[in-house]
Amino acid sequence: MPETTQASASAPVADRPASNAPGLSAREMMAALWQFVRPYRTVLVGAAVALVFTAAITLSIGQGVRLLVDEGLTGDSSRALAQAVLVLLALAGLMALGTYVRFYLVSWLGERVVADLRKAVFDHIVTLHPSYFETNRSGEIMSRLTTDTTLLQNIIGSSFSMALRSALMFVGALILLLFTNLKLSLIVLVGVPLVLLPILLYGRRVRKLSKASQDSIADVGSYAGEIIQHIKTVQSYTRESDEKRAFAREVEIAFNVARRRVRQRALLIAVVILLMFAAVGALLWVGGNDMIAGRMSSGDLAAFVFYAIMMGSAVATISEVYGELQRATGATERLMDLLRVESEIPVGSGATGSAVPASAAAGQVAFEVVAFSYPSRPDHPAIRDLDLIVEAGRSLALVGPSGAGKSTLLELLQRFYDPLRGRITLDGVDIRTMDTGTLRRQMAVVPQQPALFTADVWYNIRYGKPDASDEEVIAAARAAHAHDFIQQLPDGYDSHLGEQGTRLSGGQKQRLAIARAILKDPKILLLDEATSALDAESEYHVQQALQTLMKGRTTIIIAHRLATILHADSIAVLDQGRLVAQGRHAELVEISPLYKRLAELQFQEAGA
Ligand SMILES: Nc1ncnc2c1ncn2[C@@H]1O[C@H](COP(=O)(O)OP(=O)(O)OP(=O)(O)O)[C@@H](O)[C@H]1O
Repeated sequence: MPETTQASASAPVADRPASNAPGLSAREMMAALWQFVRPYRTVLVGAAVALVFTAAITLSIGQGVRLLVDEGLTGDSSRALAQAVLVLLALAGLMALGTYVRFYLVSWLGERVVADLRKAVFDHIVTLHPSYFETNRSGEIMSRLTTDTTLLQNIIGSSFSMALRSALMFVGALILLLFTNLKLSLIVLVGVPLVLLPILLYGRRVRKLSKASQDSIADVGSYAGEIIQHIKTVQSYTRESDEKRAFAREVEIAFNVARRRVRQRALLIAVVILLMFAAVGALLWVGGNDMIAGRMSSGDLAAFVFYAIMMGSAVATISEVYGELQRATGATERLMDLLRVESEIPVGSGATGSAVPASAAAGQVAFEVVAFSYPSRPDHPAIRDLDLIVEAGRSLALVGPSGAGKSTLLELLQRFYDPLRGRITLDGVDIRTMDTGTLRRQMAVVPQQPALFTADVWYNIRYGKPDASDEEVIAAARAAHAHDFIQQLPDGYDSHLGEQGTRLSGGQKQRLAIARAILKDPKILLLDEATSALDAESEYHVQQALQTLMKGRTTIIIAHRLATILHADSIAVLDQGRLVAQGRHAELVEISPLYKRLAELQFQEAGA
């Protein structure tokens, strides 16, 4: 009985019923998986042929054993013995060949199907609307990609063929048994369920425990993951020993569950062995007496025992696989659920009534009576009936207290979400009628905390334009005032930035993000200024880089600095999702008390 060791993929999720109790029937699961197996039908047929072939050979080995015993061992010609041995060897050779083909094809199929499934799931995930990831933990999604698919790999790539082979063997062995000796067959037919009973009863308990054990191992993993991710916080609050203790608790829980499982399993194995041999003993007793009485040849008896053991193990395998199948239906269901989620905002190249040619956009952006709440907080309006126009090539600074909806406007403009009411237009065209690819290609974003990938500088700058030449990348880096510091990195542009660019300072990260945006050369620029003050020199460089970047583009900036605000063509003051005032700095100080207060508080430092 093979023990499955995959960590279970059942991390509980708060807002979604964990689907461990399979809602899919085995047949539905097969139907769902079939679409992934179908392209490899020929492999499947090849594997099936090899499977039937090896099963037949295995069954005929019983006859080989009979020949060997009757002709070779108890007969007295050594020629007959040699012949019998040769027949047995030939059968073994054929079986080895068949097993090679079957094992290779079936395992190949399992790996292939899972590879395709992983790709399909990933391809689907990257097109999903961002709010999906707010309600579904990334850890859960990852575990579907890895552990759930591995479970299926086991089913397709081994268990299923094992079950099929066992079923064939069972039927074959039973037929041969009945032909060999009816009386003994009856003993077997009574004995098999007897051996099976504890396997079925106990097996269920063992399986439950092994699932619990895998869950607790998954907990251990995610616990360690979180601590490692926040290692600096752990160390700066000197919580190492608390964390060690807490982790030890998790590990011990996992160990205890595992110990209970192992004990049950050990007991199960012992009982099964005992029953198996008791049954074989009974067979030998009854059959042996028949043999002594001359009613049966010794070869027949040997073959009989061979088939009986084969039948027993076939049944055991099937029951084991049955349990695995149940777990796999859960995994399949979770994966199919994930594949069925439809993106609320379709990303595609098939433009639907896209009216704006990618290159010709002038870049006028308008929000027309836009209202919006985040799907995870439907009762809390993030934007309320907001009207706002940014003329092509002009810049607009957004200011307002925290939570006013500034970032939300940028998200809406990029169509990560759709407004509940009103519309957003680009050059007069509702962005909902545009292909999201076309829309987003017009824009570049420089976020407060730029997203950098675990790769070198080339890769990170080129992210906005993958086909850019080295010269273009360097020119963009120069324009972003990043070239000098990049050259001082250990390997210049080839330097790796570490996970999320941890090897760079905040200002450096921003300048890389600016270089990326410059390289993309968009019509519309979306900036989220860093709130944390950069040192004077960094600040100077970033501002210079931004001036270069903003030239001739429609720019919307979430502004935290007076300098930026003074340079902007217009300033929009937001409060609780509403536009409360718009104008230039001097006017706003006069007409908007909120702006005046913000200017005094927020921009004081920068102004000073
Ligand atoms: N992903 C989200 N899910 C649910 N609510 C959100 C989400 N993001 C923001 N909000 C809420 O929407 C409102 C507007 O948030 P937004 O981030 O746009 O404000 P902001 O003006 O950019 O603030 P800050 O200056 O602090 O970044 C806030 O009340 C916030 O709590």
